[in-house]
Amino acid sequence: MNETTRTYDVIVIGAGPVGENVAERARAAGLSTVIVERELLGGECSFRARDASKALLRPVVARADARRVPGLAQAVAGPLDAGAVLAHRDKMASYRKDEDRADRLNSVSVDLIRGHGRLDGPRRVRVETPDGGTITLSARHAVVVSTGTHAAVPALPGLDTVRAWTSREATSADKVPGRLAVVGGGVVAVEMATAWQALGSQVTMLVLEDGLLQRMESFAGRLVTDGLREAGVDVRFTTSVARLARENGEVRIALADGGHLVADEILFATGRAPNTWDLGLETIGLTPGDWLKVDDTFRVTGVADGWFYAVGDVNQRALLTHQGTYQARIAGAVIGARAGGEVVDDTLWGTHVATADHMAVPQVVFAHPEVASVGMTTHDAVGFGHRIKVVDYDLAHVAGAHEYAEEYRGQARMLIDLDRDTVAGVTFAGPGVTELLYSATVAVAGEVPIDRLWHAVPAFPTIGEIWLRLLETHRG
Ligand SMILES: Cc1cc2nc3c(=O)[nH]c(=O)nc-3n(C[C@H](O)[C@H](O)[C@H](O)COP(=O)(O)OP(=O)(O)OC[C@H]3O[C@@H](n4cnc5c(N)ncnc54)[C@H](O)[C@@H]3O)c2cc1C
Ligand SMILES: NC(=O)c1ccc[n+]([C@@H]2O[C@H](COP(=O)([O-])OP(=O)(O)OC[C@H]3O[C@@H](n4cnc5c(N)ncnc54)[C@H](O)[C@@H]3O)[C@@H](O)[C@H]2O)c1
Repeated sequence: MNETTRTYDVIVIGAGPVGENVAERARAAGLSTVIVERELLGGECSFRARDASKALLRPVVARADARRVPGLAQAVAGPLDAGAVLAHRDKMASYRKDEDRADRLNSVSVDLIRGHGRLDGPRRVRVETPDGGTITLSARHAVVVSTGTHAAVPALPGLDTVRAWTSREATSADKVPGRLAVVGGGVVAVEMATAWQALGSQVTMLVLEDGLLQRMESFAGRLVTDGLREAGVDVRFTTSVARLARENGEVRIALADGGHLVADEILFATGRAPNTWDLGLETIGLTPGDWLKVDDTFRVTGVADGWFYAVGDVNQRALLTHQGTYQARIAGAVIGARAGGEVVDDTLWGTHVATADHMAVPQVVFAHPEVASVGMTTHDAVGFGHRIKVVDYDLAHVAGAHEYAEEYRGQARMLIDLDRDTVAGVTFAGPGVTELLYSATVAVAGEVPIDRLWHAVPAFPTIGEIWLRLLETHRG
């Protein structure tokens, strides 16, 4: 067994989109940087999560939209070409290849070590390489963990017999199951139910709660439920799985209420757990398996001397690629500033703090209808005790929506912070709303005064005219 030791300014463990970004930013700040990856550069996101799922969903959503356009509907009345969609998915998810990403890291002089990284006391990381070797790394300034998450599946009797799908199989399967049971009512469950039903499966959703997308405004879940049911999905609420078994190739699902369901595959979309079990956290006084809690500059709390950072999904702030890469930009800059002895700007919305994580996290659910939200929901506002005014508007009454599709259904909600006279949160649910989200994000993150928003004129006839309608409703 060969063993070598190398010293860098910054060591990054995990080369998903977030790790890649933080490594590039640290390098751009003039720090020698190495990144450690045990699977593929690009992480879960690029191969088995965002890119693959969005490639499956794009044809589904486009067809559903087209079916509401007179003159076009007839042309898209038939089924999707599932084989072509899966092939498109493979192409978009650059299936199981990451050479381009390795070249990119090389081009910006970030060193790459392939293997499993583990902490080995403060500022040290040991990497087990695929050839059985060990490389010991030592960091002058920072170790950054960006190891992401894996699917959390409940330990149910019989689980080990059924070869259950998680998000990985749901985004990479190359055959369409005849019957697919989906457990969960969050974003993964909704998006994958949308995709596989359209690809030809009969999907049944088994949802613990009494609605979908419980972290969003409740109208979003209701509209998405209607959309799924119209597409043929059997959506069942307040239902849970008690036992599982695979018999004669079929998955037999015993429900807690005594009912039964038979499916060809079962997908657990029941949340995520951090990739921290086998990370050597115990060597620095932390608990393996825990989420890594951080301050607003991404230093992990409870670790002395401020050398240990966590960015992306693993810190549980917002399990979204764009928010993780935002964190990475900030973490790279703050590590650079600290290493260079510069002043750290950690005031609200300062260069070195991720204020948007608290106030303006944008998220899109790619279903039919789509949901796009940023900032607070009504539920958050009540919880935080803010003085908020809720302004609702029926998107179907907006001229642009009327043009977009026949029998358009959708809703928008704007929350106004009455103390500051700014927008605290926005949710849109309806076909074609995703591209409105950046305008809402600018309004929330920019804390644009309502009086000034009044001068931001939406083009006619676009769905963006919803802004004017919301403001008019607010002003009475
Ligand atoms: C089905 C699905 C769809 C999604 N769709 C969207 C979407 O549309 N939009 C969106 O914004 N977000 C989406 N997400 C969330 C998004 O995928 C994550 O937010 C994103 O992947 C987080 O990036 P990350 O770099 O933190 O972690 P990851 O992408 O999980 O990358 C972590 C990397 O670390 C590596 N690693 C772990 N442990 C070690 C170790 N000890 N040593 C070396 N390497 C290690 C892993 O191999 C992996 O490559 C989706 C998630 C799922 C599951
Ligand atoms: N379009 C996007 O931006 C997108 C798409 C997919 C995933 N994501 C990210 O991935 C993260 C994970 O998504 P997710 O849908 O897996 O998690 P989630 O936390 O959003 O939803 C989990 C669902 O599983 C249910 N559940 C949990 N334990 C259960 C159990 N034992 N039995 C039955 N049901 C159970 C919950 O009640 C909930 O309905 C999200 O936080 C999201 O940020 C984003």
